[in-house]
Amino acid sequence: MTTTPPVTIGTPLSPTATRVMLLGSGELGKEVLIALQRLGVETIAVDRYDHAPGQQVAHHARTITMSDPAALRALIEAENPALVVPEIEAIATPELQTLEAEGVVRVIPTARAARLTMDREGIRRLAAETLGLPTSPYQFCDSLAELQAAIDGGIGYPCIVKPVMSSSGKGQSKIDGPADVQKAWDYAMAGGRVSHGRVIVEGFIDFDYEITLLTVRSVDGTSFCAPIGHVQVSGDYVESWQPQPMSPLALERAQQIARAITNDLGGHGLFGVELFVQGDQVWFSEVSPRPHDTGMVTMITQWQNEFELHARAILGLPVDTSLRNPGASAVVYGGVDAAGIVFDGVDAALAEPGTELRLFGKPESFVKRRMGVALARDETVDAARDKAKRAAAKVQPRR
Ligand SMILES: Nc1ncnc2c1ncn2[C@@H]1O[C@H](COP(=O)(O)OP(=O)(O)OP(=O)(O)O)[C@@H](O)[C@H]1O
Ligand SMILES: NCC(=O)N[C@@H]1O[C@H](COP(=O)([O-])[O-])[C@@H](O)[C@H]1O
Ligand SMILES: [Mg+2]
Repeated sequence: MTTTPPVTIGTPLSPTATRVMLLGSGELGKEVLIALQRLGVETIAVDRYDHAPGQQVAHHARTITMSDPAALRALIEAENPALVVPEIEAIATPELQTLEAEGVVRVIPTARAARLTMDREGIRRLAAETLGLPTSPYQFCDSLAELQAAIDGGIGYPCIVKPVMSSSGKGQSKIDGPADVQKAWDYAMAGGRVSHGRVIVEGFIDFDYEITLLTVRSVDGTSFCAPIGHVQVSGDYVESWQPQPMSPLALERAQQIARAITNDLGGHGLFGVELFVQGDQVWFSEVSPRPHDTGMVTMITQWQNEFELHARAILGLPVDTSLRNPGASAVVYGGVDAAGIVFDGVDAALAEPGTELRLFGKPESFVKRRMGVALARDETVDAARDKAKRAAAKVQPRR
């Protein structure tokens, strides 16, 4: 039998401090940093640009090119954190693996999980080919000619093309027929987070609904949150709610898939397992070994939100994934390309009881950059969805 050592936490900014470094400090990292600080952890927020949301609330802010292995190693060696917590995919994850193997640092949940999920190929091949989980049909292609051949050779129309390294739908598009292929290839080449001439093409799954199953690996073993339903537009989430009703069989299958993939990835932390559902049939789509954007709804639905669950799990503390009440989230986009924008209508957005707002504080707005999220709780998911959308619509960003 293995025994876990008792968890001790020191005093921030003193020699006893428990220091945790976030690699990526956007809206999701910001909430993880707040949760860690509430537990007395000293935090270091790293991102690719200054004044990232999480950098505004952490003890220390560092700006580096996280995809540069030498820069990443130098920073980790200089700061010497107890834990390194990846928050974004575009990190030099092979270097994290080396640092972990050298015993320099512990990576959350594991450096291997960060590397496998950094690009779509690692995680898709693990899920479909090693673990045998149901997924859409797929192929990886390095050129327009290969893409066309993959479609003609069996993927067919409609299908979806995505850069292997991208998230939040960047560079993703649907191909309905031969006329769309060139456009989808060009869009993928322009849209990846790191330039990389490789794409995945996936057969289109005509699902009834899709969910994120937040799955926590902690000292308590594996626990699941209630399923989160969501709507995506152009591959980016615009609305989410919890709980999403599911048939008992579909829920059981979803949990089996989530358990299989997270067991293989290992370590401690919260995972966002993305699944497509049609009747009782469930397909694995992808997994984030970290809090998930659609999971922001848990800030208004759970006793411990996904960020608190991640913080607790990685520190070796017990977790409670139970639902408190139904709720929903709706995204606030920037609407304009400008730095230092202003938000009108915040008072109106918060006028209805049971609404909350998070404005992330990103220094620069783009038309389609996620700048905030409205949250709502109500008696039913439908009422909460309507309320969250009403609140989000009242927030008016302008230059
Ligand atoms: N094979 C598919 N069939 C049908 N819809 C799909 C398929 N692949 C992706 N989608 C739709 O596009 C959305 C985004 O896809 P995916 O999660 O792979 O992109 P992403 O860029 O990793 O997004 P994020 O970072 O927000 O999770 C999915 O949630 C789903 O709505
Ligand atoms: N789907 C992944 C996701 O939502 N990631 C979240 O978006 C931030 C980047 O936002 P940006 O592109 O606006 O800088 C990331 O740092 C993370 O918080
Ligand atoms: Mg996704």
